[in-house]
Amino acid sequence: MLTLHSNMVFDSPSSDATAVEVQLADRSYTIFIQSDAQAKFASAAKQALGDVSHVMVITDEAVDKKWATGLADELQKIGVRVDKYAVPSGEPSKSVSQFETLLQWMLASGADRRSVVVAVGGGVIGDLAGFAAASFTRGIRFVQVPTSLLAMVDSSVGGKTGINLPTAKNMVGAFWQPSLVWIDTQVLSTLPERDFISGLGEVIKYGVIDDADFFEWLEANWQALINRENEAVCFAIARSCQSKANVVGEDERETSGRRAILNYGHTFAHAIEATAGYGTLMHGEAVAIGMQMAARLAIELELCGQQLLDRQTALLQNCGLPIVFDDANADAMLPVMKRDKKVAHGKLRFILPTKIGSVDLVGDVDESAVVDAIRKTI
Ligand SMILES: NC(=O)c1ccc[n+]([C@@H]2O[C@H](COP(=O)([O-])OP(=O)(O)OC[C@H]3O[C@@H](n4cnc5c(N)ncnc54)[C@H](O)[C@@H]3O)[C@@H](O)[C@H]2O)c1
Ligand SMILES: O=C(O)C(=O)C[C@@H](O)[C@H](O)[C@H](O)COP(=O)(O)O
Ligand SMILES: [Zn+2]
Repeated sequence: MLTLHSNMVFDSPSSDATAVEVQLADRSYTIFIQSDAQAKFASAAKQALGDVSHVMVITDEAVDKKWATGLADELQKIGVRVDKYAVPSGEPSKSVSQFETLLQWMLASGADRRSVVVAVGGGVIGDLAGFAAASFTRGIRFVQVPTSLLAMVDSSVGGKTGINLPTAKNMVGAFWQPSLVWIDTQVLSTLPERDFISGLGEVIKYGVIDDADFFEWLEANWQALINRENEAVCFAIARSCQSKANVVGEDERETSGRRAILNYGHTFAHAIEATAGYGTLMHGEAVAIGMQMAARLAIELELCGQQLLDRQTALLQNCGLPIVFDDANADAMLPVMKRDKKVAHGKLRFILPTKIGSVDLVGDVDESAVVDAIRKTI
């Protein structure tokens, strides 16, 4: 039996859509979650955006053929000029050089301040295209159409956009909120298995950091999720988006520390991604391993007990996520971790669990405990 919490009953434009609001004063927007809704996209976008002169659909090469071309055709039907650009698929496209190429293309396509970027793809496209939208003429509107599970539950929501530097993940970017997030779970039908599982890494993260009931639900329903049963998938997306929307609504720019909870496992994960080479591990896989390292560090610091790690390990494993990384190299990771955006006054800070559903931002952590946590996760 799948039930939404009473605080998760949504207003939605049609009976089969779930809507989650991201409440940010004049930057507020709606996340629509539904299935098989491509034909409704263009009018929903028009309603959310109002006056639009021109749409730039930005996608990657794999998603282009499967879904972006159809969406671009839908947009054309409502009488706007539509251009489309596809970057190579995968994490290496979140680069300075791809960013520049994209901006040059936007200029050449005749974009102006009433142009709108529509990002159709996974987290790589949302981050890259969102940052291009934030930068072009100092900011044009954009819409997120996430097509990977990870992008649906996390990267399309909250306005973090950006690109990587060779040894520093997401080091350059902007907070730039979308005008609309349009989730259609039908597109998951073509998402490769490894990419789907990777998204579950971020889903499990919400259970550990914020939502013990959801964690329990995941413990009972992981099989339905990995079988991609639509009802379970929609529930997990809605619950994840609701958690993220709540946190972002409280601390849009990660200034109070509240938003930093979404970074659970990420200090380790980003260092793994950069040292292993971008694209070697999927982001959600790196997050799974990073959460294992963070839980071990929390145990070492006596913030939580072994049972938390055991439950997290079992759920990650059941979902098919990695729980160790044989090539983790603490000596290579530490200098990268010191460039983490949570570093304050030169000191590393970690999001560490105290119990399922609750985490703290912890500073002044002994480096040897960090190295131990990495070495125990090999
Ligand atoms: N901005 C944020 O808040 C935030 C949050 C989490 C992650 N991220 C970023 O997101 C990125 C990871 O996102 P991702 O896992 O979606 O990676 P991705 O964008 O590279 O997508 C994964 C793969 O799936 C393919 N794909 C996507 N949708 C598909 C579909 N429907 N059918 C077939 N193939 C499809 C892509 O072509 C790609 O090869 C990382 O760069 C990470 O840093 C950002
Ligand atoms: O939205 C956030 O805030 C997050 O931390 C979500 C993370 O899952 C995501 O990977 C984010 O891009 C990491 O942000 P960063 O500031 O550590 O680069
Ligand atoms: Zn992440």
